[in-house]
Amino acid sequence: MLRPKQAKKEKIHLTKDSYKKARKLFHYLKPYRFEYGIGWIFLVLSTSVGLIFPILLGQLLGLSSGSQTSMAEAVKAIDLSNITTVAVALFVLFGGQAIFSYFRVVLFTNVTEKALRDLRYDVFQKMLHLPMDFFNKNTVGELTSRLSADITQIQETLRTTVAEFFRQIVMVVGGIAYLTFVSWKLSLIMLATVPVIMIVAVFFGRFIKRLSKEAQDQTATSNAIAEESLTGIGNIKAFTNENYLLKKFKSSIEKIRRLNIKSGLWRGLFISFMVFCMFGSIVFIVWQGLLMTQGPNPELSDGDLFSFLMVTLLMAASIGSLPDFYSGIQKTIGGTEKLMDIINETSESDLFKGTNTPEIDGSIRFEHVRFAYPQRAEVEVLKGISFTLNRNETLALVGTSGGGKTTISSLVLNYYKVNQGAIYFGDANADSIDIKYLRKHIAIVPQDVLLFAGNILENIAFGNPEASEDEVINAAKQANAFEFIMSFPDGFKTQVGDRGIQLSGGQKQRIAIARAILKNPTILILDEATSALDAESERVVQDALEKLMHGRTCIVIAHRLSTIRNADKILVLQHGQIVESGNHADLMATSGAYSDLVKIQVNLG
Ligand SMILES: Nc1ncnc2c1ncn2[C@@H]1O[C@H](COP(=O)(O)OP(=O)(O)OP(=O)(O)O)[C@@H](O)[C@H]1O
Repeated sequence: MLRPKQAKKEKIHLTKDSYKKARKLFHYLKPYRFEYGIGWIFLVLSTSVGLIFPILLGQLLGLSSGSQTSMAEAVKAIDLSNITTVAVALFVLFGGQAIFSYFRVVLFTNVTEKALRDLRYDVFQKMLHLPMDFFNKNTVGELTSRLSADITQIQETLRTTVAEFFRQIVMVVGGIAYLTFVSWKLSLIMLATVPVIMIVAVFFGRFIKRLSKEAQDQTATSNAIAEESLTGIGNIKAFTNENYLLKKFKSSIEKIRRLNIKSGLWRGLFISFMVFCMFGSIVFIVWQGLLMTQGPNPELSDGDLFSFLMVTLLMAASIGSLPDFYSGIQKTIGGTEKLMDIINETSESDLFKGTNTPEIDGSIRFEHVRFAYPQRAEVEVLKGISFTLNRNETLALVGTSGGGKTTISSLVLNYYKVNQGAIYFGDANADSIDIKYLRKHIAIVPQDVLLFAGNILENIAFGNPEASEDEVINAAKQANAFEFIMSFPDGFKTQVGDRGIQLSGGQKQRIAIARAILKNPTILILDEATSALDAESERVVQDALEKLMHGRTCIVIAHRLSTIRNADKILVLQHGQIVESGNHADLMATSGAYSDLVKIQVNLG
């Protein structure tokens, strides 16, 4: 039974190396350091104002000429001229705060976005230039998550978390310094209670969050049971499995109940704890503070007590927010490390060092090629493959599934290095040729044609982005694609792919053929589609292919043997070895593996 897809929890393990790699993030900030520096000045200014504000507000509330014991008395006794002065000072401060915050946010955002644009570009550029093997080891999902989730995490940190973290630290440190200055005695009382309670509250909160997460996961499991059951209701009825699934569902919802009740109990405890300890500690401080304001020689003025309480409250909030900011920064370090790992990977050009640009006339020679995919080095996939293909000849690769046909075409494209033996294009060893130059001479018509989001014109022009519109239209005509394209209301401007119309298998293949025609390659690799087209589509696709193949060296990975009767050479591959070779007539005459395959297909057909 399928389990609900749960987000893969990535545990962050930070090492010394992680921090070292994360420091490279500064490299991306460096070009914008001036702007960033000014942003920091505004941050320091707005943070200082943030600290002065509760002090002044406390003074405003506590302005008095005597030692009042109640707020009402204090308010009555407030010296109006002083109130105005302090209030004006507060307004000026707020004005300053508003301006500083505005510039800080704008500057930080500007710098972050510029740095992230550079980082995104570098990562994507690197990804595009990594060897094929990298993509065997890393899934597309993981890689796109690097570009999305990790970058978003860094964005959040650079734009907000760093500033907030700094502000809260200053609030805590500055607050403690101020409080000690006002009254060290009251500070000691405060420090013994508030921070401890805040930290306990944070961890308590996390524990409760974890409990609710477990309940959520369990809910997802039970939903999956219900969903699967309803989707496959026919099967369930046929197997009379209603009770079996009901039992499963019951045990799952029972678990949800238990987990939610457990989390409810802890939540109740948490709330009682917060009410009692938080408010209790505030009452305790107020009580102790008020005692200090009593008597003929009070240790503390009312204004100072108010300021003290204000700063304490803000500081408590700051302490409470620190762990989250800290874990945000840790996640960012982890994310940056992963991005830097990609940037530090070896590029294809570092792996394939060839720089020669010899004439590629279409002749290809494999000499005793042995090959194993790098991540499964112990399994040899090609075991000594040799063949010669002359210019403009067609080679068909046939054989059992997993025999090595696709692997041979990948080696022609120089996706991987061979382990032993060599591949020659003309007289040049593939290793010595510049891979980009080589690939410019090769086109592939794959089994699964990839259409990019965009219109048909752009999709065909993918074969040669520099081609003119007329050339694209011409290619479409040669690929027998013109008519069906023009039957769409928007013609060549019709949007295709995920966000556009869906093309049929045969139409997609003709787009791929048009692409290849536009590229005008010397060598063509044709990976025949396994799924059969209807007779009419088959005919137009085949006709387009024949036009495309004419006058080029072709390697056809053949699934339907009827299409390769005219090939100059046929290699029959089994378990990475050539078991037969020759043309159709030769191979049929020998009554070997090839003729067996043909017979099977004829019978199946
Ligand atoms: N990226 C890869 N990493 C590791 N092993 C691979 C990889 N691609 C293919 N193989 C293995 O190499 C062997 C040959 O595969 P290949 O795709 O070349 O066969 P094929 O003849 O094209 O098969 P099919 O007709 O099913 O497409 C298989 O055993 C396969 O499991």
